[in-house]
Amino acid sequence: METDLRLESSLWIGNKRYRAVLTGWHLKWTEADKKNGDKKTVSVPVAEVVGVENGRVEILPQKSVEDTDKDFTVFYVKRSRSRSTYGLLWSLGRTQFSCPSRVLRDQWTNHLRTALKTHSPLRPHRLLVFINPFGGKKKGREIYHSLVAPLFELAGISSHVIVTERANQARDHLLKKDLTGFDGVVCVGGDGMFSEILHGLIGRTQQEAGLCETDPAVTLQPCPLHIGIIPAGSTDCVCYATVGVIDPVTSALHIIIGDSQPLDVCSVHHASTLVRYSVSLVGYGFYGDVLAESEKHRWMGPLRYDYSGTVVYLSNRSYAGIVQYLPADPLLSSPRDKTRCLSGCNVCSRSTERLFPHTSDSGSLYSSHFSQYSNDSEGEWVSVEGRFRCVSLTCMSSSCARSPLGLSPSAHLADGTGDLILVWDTHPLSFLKFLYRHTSTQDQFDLPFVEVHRVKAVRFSLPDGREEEAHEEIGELNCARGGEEREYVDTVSRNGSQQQLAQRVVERETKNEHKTVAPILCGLCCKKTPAVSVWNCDGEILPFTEIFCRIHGQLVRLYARGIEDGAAMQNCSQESDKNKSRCITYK
Ligand SMILES: Nc1ncnc2c1ncn2[C@@H]1O[C@H](COP(=O)(O)OP(=O)(O)OP(=O)(O)O)[C@@H](O)[C@H]1O
Ligand SMILES: CCCCCCCCCCCCC/C=C/[C@@H](O)[C@H](CO)NC(=O)CCCCC
Ligand SMILES: [Ca+2]
Repeated sequence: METDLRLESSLWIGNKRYRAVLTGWHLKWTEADKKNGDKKTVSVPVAEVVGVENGRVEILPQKSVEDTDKDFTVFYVKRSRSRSTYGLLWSLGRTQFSCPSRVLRDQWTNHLRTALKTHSPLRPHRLLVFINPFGGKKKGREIYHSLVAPLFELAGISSHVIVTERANQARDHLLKKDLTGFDGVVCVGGDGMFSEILHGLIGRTQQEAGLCETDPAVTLQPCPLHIGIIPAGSTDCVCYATVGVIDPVTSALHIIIGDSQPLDVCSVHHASTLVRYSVSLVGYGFYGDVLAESEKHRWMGPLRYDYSGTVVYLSNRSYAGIVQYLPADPLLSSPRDKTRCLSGCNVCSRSTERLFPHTSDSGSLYSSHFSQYSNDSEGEWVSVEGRFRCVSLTCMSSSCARSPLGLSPSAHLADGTGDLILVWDTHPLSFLKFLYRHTSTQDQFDLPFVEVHRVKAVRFSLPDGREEEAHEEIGELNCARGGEEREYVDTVSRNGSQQQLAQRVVERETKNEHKTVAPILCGLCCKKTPAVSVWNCDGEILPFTEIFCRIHGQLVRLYARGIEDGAAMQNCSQESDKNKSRCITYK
């Protein structure tokens, strides 16, 4: 294969002559008429070639084609460091080559196109794209049409675009409509939009596999379609934590070259029902209160979180609760080990082998049936009780612009575990110190009132009598809450008789939970400290206080590769040819 694709010849770029070589893995060109010491080689991995066009072609800012018969243009991924974040920004590199003859030009373009097909098996051909026109700064449509669509077209990707007209349209489409022929689903929006895609795809996959999502003990089937995220929301935490930068072009290029990043997913249950899935934050106390407060100020756009954060901080709350957790194997990794989950992470790779022992590569992952839970011996549950400022569970670092290292800087994207962060009640200034450390590189866990545990499952319950107390408050406050509960009922009532039973349970429970959710929403304005907070689940308020969470290792795959370490990329010259495909040219 490698030898069949090899091609070597002299080519011109402008008026300079280059020696160009295409091996199986790389396209390289070196200035020919320079002394050996001055010769610079540009090396582009075939896996990072975006497209090859005949003639002299430009794409951005506008497409222009000069159809000459001895020229061809190669488009590829070019890297640069981001000034404000840890990841690398990708942009579209372009080089126009001239050949001595048309025959040689055709040979180059044919060889390059064949190499692309051979070395990039996961490149999408057809994508389903959902655009939320109201996410973040309401620029979703513009971002897609001006920055992303021209790149997809260049890469030969055909896309079916749906601009949503209501919340949950994307989720419902994925649950019910024909998805034949699509390689992946792209969302243009924020974390809320991603969450819709997540729920739609996980739900659809379990429906087709005949699995019951409501049972926390069931081993769920991983989703066969990849998810691409074009960031256009307020927090864009999932994009930030999996790519390292918030940049639509970088994300579009990851989609085009078919990068594949597995992601852990946490299922949240109440009684015998599935409530929601989460990849980022399941948070009670401070983060729940901030979300509840921020919903009142949606008109402020992304700033609503800063405003609400201040209001909630000043309200100085803590909440009683019982937290039970199932620790993960401490020999595999620790949330305090000061490592970071970066592109090609060893901890995550070893987890793939542990979670899917019968598959040798990710391509055949979905055809196997496996049981990740039964491989693990369950271990001993630990229980703690007291008053907490916040209780947070995150499957990944949850880094974002507000917190560049995230809620748990050493958490892994795909290790089958989550990090449970317990912040015990403390002095307001100490809590401020904890929050402030999220914005710097200072260790937020190195404080006496903070604990962090790497876990496989968590249960949260209220101390005896606390729920009744909360119910009484509702009578006094007489606050009403809108009819959002139906949403959750819809989520769990999709198929089968078992789920209809679940629906009845949810309907009954939501009537009661009404009483526990409402006080916190109203408490902020009535200035009465409520007995309970609400759960923030990836930016959605949950209608239950007592929940059970379980982490499902690598349940979905994103078109991403984890955060690239800028410093390490510069030391790639010593790498073997195969590994070099992961580290390349940037100027
Ligand atoms: N056409 C629509 N009209 C109203 N709401 C929509 C529409 N399409 C999607 N939504 C909902 O809007 C919510 C917020 O969208 P999105 O996540 O894109 O932006 P955001 O909230 O600004 O960003 P982030 O979630 O990153 O904070 C999502 O929960 C989604 O369900
Ligand atoms: C004195 C300085 C204090 C600064 C405090 C900074 C603390 C920042 C921690 C950042 C945590 C982000 C967690 C991610 C949550 C997302 O899944 C979710 C959906 O987008 N966002 C929110 O709920 C939005 C809620 C964001 C809460 C801040
Ligand atoms: Ca994880």
